[in-house]
Amino acid sequence: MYVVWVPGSFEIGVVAQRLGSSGRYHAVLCIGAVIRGDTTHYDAVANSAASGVLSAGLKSDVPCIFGVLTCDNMEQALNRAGGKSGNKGVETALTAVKLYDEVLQRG
Ligand SMILES: Nc1c(NC[C@H](O)[C@H](O)[C@H](O)CO)[nH]c(=O)[nH]c1=O
Ligand SMILES: CC(=O)[C@@H](O)COP(=O)(O)O
Repeated sequence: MYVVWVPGSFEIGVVAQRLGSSGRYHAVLCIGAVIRGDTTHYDAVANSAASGVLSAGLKSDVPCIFGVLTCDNMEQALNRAGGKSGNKGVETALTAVKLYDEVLQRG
């Protein structure tokens, strides 16, 4: 597994598309957390992250899995990052494996 860090969730899509298009990976796991602040900036970042990841998958033809948490506060995010609401990062990895095994490998 190859790990690439980006400055924020807004930048995930462009990097995911680059990685997917490289032909070196079976899937790109897009993991992040967008936490609501005081302004509407949250909505822009969360929506852009989602559409960026979708677009990266469609353009690169490599599964780009949406593992970006969109939360009202840190507590919600921590609960979903291995806390009492599970681990969405692990779910993202399992989704990639499932997609590859059950759909893509069979053509
Ligand atoms: N507020 C959060 C951000 N903000 C940063 C943006 O994603 C982006 O890097 C910046 O606007 C420059 O384009 N990023 C997160 O991942 N999570 C947040 O809660
Ligand atoms: C600029 C950001 O990424 C984010 O922290 C915005 O927070 P706020 O809505 O409180 O300005």
